[in-house]
Amino acid sequence: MTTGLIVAIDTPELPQAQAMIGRLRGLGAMPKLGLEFFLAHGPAGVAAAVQGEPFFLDLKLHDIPNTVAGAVRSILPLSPTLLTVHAAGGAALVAAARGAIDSAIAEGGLPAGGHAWPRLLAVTVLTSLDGAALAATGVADQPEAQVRRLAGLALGAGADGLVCSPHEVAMLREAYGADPVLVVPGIRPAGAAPGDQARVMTPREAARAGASWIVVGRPITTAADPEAATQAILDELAAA
Ligand SMILES: O=C(O)c1cc(=O)[nH]c(=O)n1[C@@H]1O[C@H](COP(=O)(O)O)[C@@H](O)[C@H]1O
Repeated sequence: MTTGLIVAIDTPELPQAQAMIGRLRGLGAMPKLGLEFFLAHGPAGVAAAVQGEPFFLDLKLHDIPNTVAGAVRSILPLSPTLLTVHAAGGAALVAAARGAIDSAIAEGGLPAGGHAWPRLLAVTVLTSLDGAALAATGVADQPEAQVRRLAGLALGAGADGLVCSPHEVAMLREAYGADPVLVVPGIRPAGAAPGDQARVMTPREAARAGASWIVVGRPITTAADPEAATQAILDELAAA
């Protein structure tokens, strides 16, 4: 399995996002836009930033099923390649998101621009949480056990894949095989500062564990030379 690179473009600035996306695409990395950018610029800003090319829209929807279904319907015209909901919101939330995508497929054929329909990802346990932080939310299990539980729930409700830390990838591949799309943040090249990430590994380790995609933000976007940092990670993935 080859592991792809997603770069988290976490900025509220449109020109900065456009410039960074332009610089990284040529190297073969897929951009991710999240709440910081979306809340500043909305759908029109997303469309302006991605210019019709594949991208990951990471809004981590977490609400009652009816509201999540409506939010997914509002997102679909942007044709993201990947989108996220929180598995912790329950099976009905994930099923509502699945239903919104499936209804759109049934009603309308493929979206404009030759894009595939988005793959629905369920976020399991945020990579910023360690066992103690998870326990403080009332979940006594260690992150791995909670990821396993939420993975079963989300895949059973129709998710195409999961967002998890690199520490759970091998366990999920063993449990669910090659099919689920496993998108893995919490990635730090050797020697890079973890920042607010708690469950981290290197690109090579995540690729060897079986990640479909790794997500890297600050180690690339704050590097003196983002292209060189991107290329170094792509080389590490290719050699993994
Ligand atoms: O869904 C995500 O992408 C995500 C889930 C998660 O558990 N942890 C996590 O860090 N992310 C995202 O991955 C990116 C990681 O950025 P860096 O920590 O700068 O590499 C951020 O955009 C986060 O929003």
